[in-house]
Amino acid sequence: MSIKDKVSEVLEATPKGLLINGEWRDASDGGTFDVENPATGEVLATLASATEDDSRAAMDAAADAQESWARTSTRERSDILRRAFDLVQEHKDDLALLMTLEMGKPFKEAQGEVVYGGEFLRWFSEEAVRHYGRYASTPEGNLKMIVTHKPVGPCLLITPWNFPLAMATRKVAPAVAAGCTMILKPARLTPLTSQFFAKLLVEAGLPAGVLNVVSSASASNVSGPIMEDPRLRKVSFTGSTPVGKQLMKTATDHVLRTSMELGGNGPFIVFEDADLDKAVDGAMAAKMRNMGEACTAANRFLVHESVAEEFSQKFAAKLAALKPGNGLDEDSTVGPLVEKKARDSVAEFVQDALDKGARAVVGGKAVDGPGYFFEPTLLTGVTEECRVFTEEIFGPVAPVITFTDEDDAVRLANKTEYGLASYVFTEDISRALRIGERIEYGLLGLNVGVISNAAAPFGGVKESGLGREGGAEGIEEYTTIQYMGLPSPWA
Ligand SMILES: O=CCCC(=O)O
Repeated sequence: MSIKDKVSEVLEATPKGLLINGEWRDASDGGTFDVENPATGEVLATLASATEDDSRAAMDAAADAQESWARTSTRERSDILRRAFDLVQEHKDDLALLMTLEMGKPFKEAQGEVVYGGEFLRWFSEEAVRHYGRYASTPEGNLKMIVTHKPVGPCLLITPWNFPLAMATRKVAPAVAAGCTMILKPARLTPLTSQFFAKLLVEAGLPAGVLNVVSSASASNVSGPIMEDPRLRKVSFTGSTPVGKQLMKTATDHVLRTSMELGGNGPFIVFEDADLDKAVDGAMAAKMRNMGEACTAANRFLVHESVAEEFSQKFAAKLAALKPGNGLDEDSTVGPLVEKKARDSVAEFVQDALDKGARAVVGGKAVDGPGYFFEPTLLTGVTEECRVFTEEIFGPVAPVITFTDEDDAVRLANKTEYGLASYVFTEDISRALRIGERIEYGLLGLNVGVISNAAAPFGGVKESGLGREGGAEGIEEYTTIQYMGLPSPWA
């Protein structure tokens, strides 16, 4: 049976309502919105669209469930996460299919996201039971100190469209492990994966009210009333820097904890001593993963002037061999961009660079026909004045800029307000470590193009955000610390 034969069955099995206090229901005003396939423009499903009243109801459910959920044992939460991990494996192809349908990535790549995203469930099922406090004496010996970690409280989790499963599991799993209740707002363009994932969490035994899902055509219908509610204790957002800044301003009014995974402008630095074949493989992964629609994507290829020509030729040949097409077709290696606006924006970036003297060695334009496809593109002759140097492209476009020496490479890499992912290719370990110390990025791939992993702390510096997701650090974001002091029994 081909995966295409499963489309209607999986869409049928995906809940279309709002999950509030353990029940799937319609929006209070009966409103709906359509989810489209970016490869074909077809409507995939029609979902309930949460209103402000629905959002308040979700907030009530999360607030009411918080105290009893916080009292559950960590083993119980760990077991729920582990069952959810197993269910995600069982439904691997269903989740991958939904992602391919709603955001376009090739099916094989979507299966890879299920593996990556599922690991957050397994990782935090393991972290849940090993999150210790401490019992110690004050230096004077008069008091004993008990330091405990408590759940921060109800959280609003706002996820993006580019990794519909992994960005949800990366937030939901640590929140469950820590004992927080949640309101999940999936991206308007890609709610189906989250709706299906929520169904699996309910099946795994998550009690009513712990996870509430409010898909909506209107982001403000959800964030407005919830962010104003004094019972909310935290907001975690993955998305653009301007939206993140806006949420942070609102969060200030209630002194909310925030985790912000925002934009990037990743440099991919290739030194003259790099293994160029390895660097090209790394470049393909860092640029073309998710069609370039990743905050970790390499945005600027900074290449030493002595190897720029050879690197560009090899990289261009690999890009030219890719095949854009519907992600459900087995031979497609690049999916469409998520919507027309996204494709138009990529086209504008390329035009701006061409107008400023760059050359498209391969690609350079939208693909004719249905769907929002853009040709994998390599630009040379790019300068610091081009928008592709200063802004996040979020598409399959690789601008190459040359540098003269190590200082120049560091200067170019740091010349941005962002600081999320970066990549360095060199065979000189001392140089790699020197660059690591000098560049202002939260993530650095040394001779590798993808480093995201559930066990690693993911996050940026500067305007790329605050906080870390994943790793041992990920659970801390959902806890607060309480210190209890008591007289020492020896005093
Ligand atoms: O786009 C943001 C997330 C990318 C990743 O987790 O590797």
